[in-house]
Amino acid sequence: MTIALGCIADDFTGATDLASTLVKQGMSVIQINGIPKQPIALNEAEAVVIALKSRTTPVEQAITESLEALQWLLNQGAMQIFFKYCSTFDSTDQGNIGPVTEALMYALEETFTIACPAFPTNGRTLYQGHLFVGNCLLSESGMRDHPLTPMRDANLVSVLDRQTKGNVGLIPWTTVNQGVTAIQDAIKKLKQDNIQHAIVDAITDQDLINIGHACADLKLITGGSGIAMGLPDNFRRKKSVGNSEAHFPLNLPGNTAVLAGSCSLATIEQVATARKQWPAFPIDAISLADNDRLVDEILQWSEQHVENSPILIYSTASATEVTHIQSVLGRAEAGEMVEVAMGKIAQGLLERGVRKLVVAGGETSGAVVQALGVNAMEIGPEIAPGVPWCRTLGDPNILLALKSGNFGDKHFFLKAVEQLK
Ligand SMILES: Nc1ncnc2c1ncn2[C@@H]1O[C@H](COP(=O)(O)OP(=O)(O)O)[C@@H](O)[C@H]1O
Ligand SMILES: O=C(O)[C@@H](O)C(=O)COP(=O)(O)O
Repeated sequence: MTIALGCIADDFTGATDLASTLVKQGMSVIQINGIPKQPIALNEAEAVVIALKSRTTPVEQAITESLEALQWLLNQGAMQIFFKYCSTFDSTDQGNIGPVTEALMYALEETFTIACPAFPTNGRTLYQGHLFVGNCLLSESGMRDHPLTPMRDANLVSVLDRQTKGNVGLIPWTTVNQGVTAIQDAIKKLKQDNIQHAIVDAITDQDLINIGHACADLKLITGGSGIAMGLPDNFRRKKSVGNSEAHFPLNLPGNTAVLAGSCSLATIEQVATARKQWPAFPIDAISLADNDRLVDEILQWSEQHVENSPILIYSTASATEVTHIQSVLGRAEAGEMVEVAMGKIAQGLLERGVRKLVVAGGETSGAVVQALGVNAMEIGPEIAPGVPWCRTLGDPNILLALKSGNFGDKHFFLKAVEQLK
């Protein structure tokens, strides 16, 4: 059995977001964390999403890992490749979206691809190449203060142009709105004009479905999870996928914990809501640097509470606090230190009987999933758009919800735990 769609996600929350979108459209999907070192039972999966932690790694490393993932997916028979990045186009001027896209195109001998991060259900829309988050431009949204990838330019044609060797064009909404054939004609025209990358406007789910249908014959598609909505139909037309429904019970015995390492606005609100309900431990990043016993102290604290209630452990802090912490510790160093601590805390929590874990933040989720050695997962019911419960395949046997920093309303953590009842 070969797979139809092969996906490479540049972070772990993004991977579950994409996998959940494909599952909702009737594809059977397995998420694999990292490039598999041993054979993995794909259980008739029609799509595989390989989760990498390549959004903020050095460009060369992101390219190498993405190409390894590509080769693995092609070896499984993937007919089309999807490169998933953030719906807020999280990247720096050096990359990694542009360089990884170009490396994948080169390896696939493809001369053209699209870039469309739009995700209207979560408020990300694209018009005239400009990305909006809710009612503001990306550059005026909370993303301008992201700890690792501050986004200060909403014009994605310019952003991608700074990251690529090839030429970047636009398929404007006036074209997208005319439907599949108009989008296909625009792609033909851009190719004739020696354009290699097209930012594609999208405002509604119907736009995304039409774009997905128009791209059935591209070897590589890049974007957010929204653009994947139209892809399962393409394969269904070719009779290479069926109609699956993903369901598994959320009744695993064991304790429940939430780890928040995201400093995004949605997570800040979610932490503020949950800490009123549950025992909560705030991690002070500067103390973490000074006190090598802090992780043990947090785990001792968890032992006093975790049998009786869900617990919350968070490093979430405001933009002002993060700026101060980074001025003391360094941007990358602070991020890395908190991620390593979150990984160790997750390991300690599992040793203390936690079997249901919510993690907030893409980099944080990557650090936690890698520390726990979770190789693969299947996708279950959605808690909020883009955030499903997942069940691990193999050891450790746990339920995981990996929440993108900016997804979910302020009750998200409470809702996630409520679903377990
Ligand atoms: N208090 C803090 N100060 C500085 N950096 C932090 C703090 N808390 C978390 N971080 C780091 O910020 C980054 C947040 O990224 P991520 O987990 O991807 O969240 P998001 O999904 O919101 O982007 C991580 O590298 C994390 O370790
Ligand atoms: O597309 C999205 O917004 C998410 O799927 C995603 O990639 C989340 O990344 P983080 O905000 O870093 O969790």
